[in-house]
Amino acid sequence: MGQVIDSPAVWASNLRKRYKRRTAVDGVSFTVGRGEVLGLLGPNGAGKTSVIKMMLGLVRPDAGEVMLLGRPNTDPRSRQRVGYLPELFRYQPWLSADEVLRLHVRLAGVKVSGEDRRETLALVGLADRAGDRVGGFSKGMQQRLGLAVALVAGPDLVVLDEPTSALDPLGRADVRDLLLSLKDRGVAVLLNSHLIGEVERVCDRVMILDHGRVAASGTLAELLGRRSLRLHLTHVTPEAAALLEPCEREGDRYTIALPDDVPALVAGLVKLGVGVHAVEPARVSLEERLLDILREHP
Ligand SMILES: Nc1ncnc2c1ncn2[C@@H]1O[C@H](COP(=O)(O)OP(=O)(O)OP(=O)(O)O)[C@@H](O)[C@H]1O
Repeated sequence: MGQVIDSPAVWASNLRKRYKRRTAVDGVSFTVGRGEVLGLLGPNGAGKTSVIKMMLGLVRPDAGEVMLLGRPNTDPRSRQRVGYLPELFRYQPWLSADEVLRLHVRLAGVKVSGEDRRETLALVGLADRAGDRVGGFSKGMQQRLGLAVALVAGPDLVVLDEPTSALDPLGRADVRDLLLSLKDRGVAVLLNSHLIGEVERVCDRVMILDHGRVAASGTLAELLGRRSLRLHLTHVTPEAAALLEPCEREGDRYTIALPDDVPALVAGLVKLGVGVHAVEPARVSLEERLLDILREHP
């Protein structure tokens, strides 16, 4: 149907937005590959929701261009295969969950069978609430319904703005599994979440926004750097210390770059009479890295 399949799911170039004298977004460019999960992180007011809204054509940018699934986002067809869960969602309280889904697929102009709607509700844990009025739903159940709305038409790109803010820990774990299964099916996901652990677990790449600009972006490996090895050692002779160079030391705790052969290193230390009390692989967490990046960002 003329859609360019090998184009990225999202291509956004130099997006800018001012609200009166406040610059909300200041030259943000990014792509989301097909089947890729991109995490959007940043402090309150960094511009994340504004970027998402401009990307989806819900807010007009002052500058910049966006292609969604190979089409300019100004073309209404570009959004047909995009599912969106807004940050602030409110569904018609007088409708049942199934009616909300029916309404949304009708508005999107797509055909979805009753069976597919039931399956989508089951996917978000609302199988037995399909006929219940949304007005009586808890916040978390409304958020689950929002996810169902985003997923019901089998999109190629899913944009989730804080999808788990109202969910209990089990619900969050469900959403994580859901995101991983979308990824397996080649669906691209843009995930805006303050839950860094969640982003760290499911995202292939992360973009960190601060004051409307990209403070950092890259794969987790690029952002977090090399893994390291922490050792708790006593009786370290100068000869043994040479095996650990270069290292960072705090008392008996040594941190070195993760060697290719950890058992060989430990055997070497033991042979030299070193007391090896603990050996654990470590990596700076995304949370620590995020805080560092935000502190360093002008
Ligand atoms: N409709 C609007 N009118 C005026 N200012 C706005 C509007 N929408 C956003 N802003 C401003 O733009 C900036 C970015 O807001 P945005 O909602 O994009 O941030 P965010 O990163 O999504 O924040 P949060 O993590 O709190 O959701 C803020 O300073 C906000 O006050």
